[in-house]
Amino acid sequence: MSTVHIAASPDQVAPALLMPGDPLRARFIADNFLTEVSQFNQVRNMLGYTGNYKGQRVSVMGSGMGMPSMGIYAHELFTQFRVERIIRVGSCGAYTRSLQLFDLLLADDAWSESSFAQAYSGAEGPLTHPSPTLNQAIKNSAEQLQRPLISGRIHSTDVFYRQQSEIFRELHRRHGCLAVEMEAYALFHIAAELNKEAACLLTVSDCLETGAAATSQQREAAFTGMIEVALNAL
Ligand SMILES: O=P(O)(O)O[C@H]1O[C@H](CO)[C@@H](O)[C@H]1O
Ligand SMILES: O=c1cc[nH]c(=O)[nH]1
Repeated sequence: MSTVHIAASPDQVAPALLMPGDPLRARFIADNFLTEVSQFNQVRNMLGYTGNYKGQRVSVMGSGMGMPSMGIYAHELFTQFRVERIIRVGSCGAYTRSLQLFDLLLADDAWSESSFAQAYSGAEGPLTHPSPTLNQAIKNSAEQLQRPLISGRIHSTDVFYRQQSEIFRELHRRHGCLAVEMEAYALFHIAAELNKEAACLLTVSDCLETGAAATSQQREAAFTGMIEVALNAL
């Protein structure tokens, strides 16, 4: 049955789903990687598609930016649409010079100052964790496709623009965060609470130490390495 945010029936959505923040990246994935594609959502332009990848039925849908938006879609997909596995395919800002533009980073866990987990289910603590099974599948996929993959802790933040622009160095030093994005902490928590699986694979789009940055067009359509690794893992 449709929800107020997703106008589809459960059988239009596959149990395995890729989730970029950007709905236009979702459309790019559907247009360029899937066959026999049908669109299942356009509410609020949060585009969602189902198609085939190498004979496997898979869906792709945008999450929007930030944990409140991710929280709505992940919760509805897991509870109303029988989705079992979500791999977030996002962009991130590197906190360390050891990560370069377009490097692939797999989240081992997500550290956050967010109150999302507390508000969602009363959980305390700054860390949430992905599915170990899904993370292993992503590592195997990257190895099979010969794509270098770094794994480590990420920072999931509620705040893209900060007055204290240098604080990332402290977050790296004190908490071991390699890069920042804005949704994984909530996704991991929701999946764990609902006995579902989630992972987060990222492409470096910004290097905070050097100021290097991908263009908005590259963020929409140049993350093909990450997309292949994630689709192959599902
Ligand atoms: O590129 P996406 O997947 O949207 O991810 C990152 O980019 C957005 C900020 O520009 C936030 O959503 C952040 O998590
Ligand atoms: O959240 C994000 C995503 C990409 N780049 C950043 O600097 N922050």
